[in-house]
Amino acid sequence: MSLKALWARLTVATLLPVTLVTMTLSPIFASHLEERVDSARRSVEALLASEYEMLLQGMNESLNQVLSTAEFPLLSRFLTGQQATLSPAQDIASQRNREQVESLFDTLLTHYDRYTRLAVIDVNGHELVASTAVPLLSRPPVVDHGKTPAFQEAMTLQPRDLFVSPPRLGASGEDEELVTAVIDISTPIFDERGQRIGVLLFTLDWSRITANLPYAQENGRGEALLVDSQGGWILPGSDGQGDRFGQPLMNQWPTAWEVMSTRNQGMVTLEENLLGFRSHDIRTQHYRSQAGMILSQPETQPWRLGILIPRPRLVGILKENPVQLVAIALVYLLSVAFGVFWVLSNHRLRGLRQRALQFSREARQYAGEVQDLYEHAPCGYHSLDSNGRVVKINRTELDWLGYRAAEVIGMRHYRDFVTPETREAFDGAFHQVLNQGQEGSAECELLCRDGTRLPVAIQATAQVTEEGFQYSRAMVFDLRERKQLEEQLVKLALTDPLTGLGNRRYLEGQAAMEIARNQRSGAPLTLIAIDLDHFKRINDNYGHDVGDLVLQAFANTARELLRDGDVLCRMGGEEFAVLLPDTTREQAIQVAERLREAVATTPTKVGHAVTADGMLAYSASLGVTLVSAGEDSLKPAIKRADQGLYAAKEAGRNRVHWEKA
Ligand SMILES: Nc1nc2c(ncn2[C@@H]2O[C@H](COP(=O)(O)OP(=O)(O)OP(=O)(O)O)[C@@H](O)[C@H]2O)c(=O)[nH]1
Repeated sequence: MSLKALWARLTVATLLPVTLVTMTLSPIFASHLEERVDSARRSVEALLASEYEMLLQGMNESLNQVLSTAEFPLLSRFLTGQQATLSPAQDIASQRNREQVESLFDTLLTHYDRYTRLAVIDVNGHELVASTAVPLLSRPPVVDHGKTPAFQEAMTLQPRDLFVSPPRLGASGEDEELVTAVIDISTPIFDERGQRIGVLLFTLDWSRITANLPYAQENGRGEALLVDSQGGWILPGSDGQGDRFGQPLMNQWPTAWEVMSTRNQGMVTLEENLLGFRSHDIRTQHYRSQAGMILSQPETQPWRLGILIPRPRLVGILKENPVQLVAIALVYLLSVAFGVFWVLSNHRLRGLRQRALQFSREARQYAGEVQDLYEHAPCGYHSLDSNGRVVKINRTELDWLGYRAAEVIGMRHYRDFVTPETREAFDGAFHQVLNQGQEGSAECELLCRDGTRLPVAIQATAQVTEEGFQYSRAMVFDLRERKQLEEQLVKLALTDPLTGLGNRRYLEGQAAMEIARNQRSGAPLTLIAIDLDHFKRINDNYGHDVGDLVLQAFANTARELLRDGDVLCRMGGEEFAVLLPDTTREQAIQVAERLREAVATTPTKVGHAVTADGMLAYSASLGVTLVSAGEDSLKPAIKRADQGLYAAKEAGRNRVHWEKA
């Protein structure tokens, strides 16, 4: 498998477990997330309810305080006193009333700690008494309320009716930059006869009422929203300052405002947050206050109160629980590790399998080659069981024998193919292999189907296991060529190359047999020694080649003259010998004489270049003797024949001499 394929598998082995684990875990995650979202919704609802309650309660308390203050007889007395032309005594009383009003206001400011300014205004809009919660404002107090909505609206109201202004930013300290959001609450003041005599104006520090709203958030992660009907922030910042005050909600939470502007209440899932909201109309939602009618500027109502908390997300949930996160990471890691391990081990297995396949292919090929070699080897192969029955035999040997495998394997004993003459050698070798587990070898002759005999050398070994002899395995070598070669060598070693006659060694071999036969039978055995006369002269006069021709001519002459069974051989040089079995002295002398005569009368054809008539006459001297019955070797006879020969030479050559034993 290529590296590219391995990488592809590794990628799948990584992605697949991750997908499977994700598919398994995602319903769990989803249900967990759903639970958290539900819980978050419930939190939003609860927070919204509590914040709404807080806002309502704070406002109602303030409204009630304004109403109850407006009904104080002191205020009525004070305002009435202000309208009349006063006597000095009345002036003192009026001054006392003013002081009491101021004292009342101070007490209210201190006790409730939620108002920045309390003022009493006469019907002309002139401010008669005013108290502030913080050190005196640097800006001069409004003394002419003739054109302010708080005054104008209050002047139109009936007893127990109220005007509530929208929250606005107002200076709250010496530093003009330090501002706070405030609400003006005003109500008309009537005297005992029901005459409208003035207006009571409470400037409510709005941040005191809303102070708890931003904190009523879940784990500090959420956020409270309070906007007017135009979507402008009317919630002061947590430090009481109006950092976002008046800014459009649209700027920060465009999607939130989109939903809030169209519905009175609801719960929506935004991209990042959960938003719960409801509207709050100060003009109508004051059911627990003592107020009658409440007026406000219509374009600012109703307010919308909202709670925004981050939408629960899976990552957040997991981060909350590191143990769970680690466990999930471990599951992913283990599944990927398993996948990778599986691919790698599979990859290794594949490699091993491919190598095994390759080995098995090579082994099959090798086995085929071995089988081919076995079948067509230049030698025969066979295996025999302990009974000598053929269990396996190769094609070469079958071809030699001329049989088919089916006719031999399991059907024939190998011994049957061995000729009776060589069966003993075969049996000996087989016995050695079978009983002693050794190597055994024998030279035998096999009897082939066509009747021919095949000389072979058999080398066998035993296949032995713990259970003993299994079978013998033998190699069979064809000895035909070797035998022929040996025969040729023997023949060459015993033959004279020039004349084709046997040589001295050949004579000795033949003589040994004849002597033995002679000794057994008692038949006479004679020997003739022959030496060509003056052969040196022939050589010297006509050359060596002519000498050779003469030697060959002699051999032919003698061969023709002698009978079968006579052993003619060249002893060396121009010396020859004839061994005559079953030949008496007389017969031998006769043969020698005939031979001498034949030589003398049969000149050798040497060609006209050598002699005038092309012929060359020559003669031979012969010594004849008897091989005595007591002689084991031919040597004494040869010696005697030679002596006879010398005698013939001495006597003048071309003659026969008998040498007695
Ligand atoms: N051409 C030829 N000459 C040979 C061969 N073998 C031996 N001779 C020669 O035969 C001759 C034998 O000579 P000698 O032993 O002196 O005898 P001879 O000349 O025959 O004389 P006598 O035997 O006394 O009659 C030598 O000259 C040898 O060289 C052979 O194979 N071919």
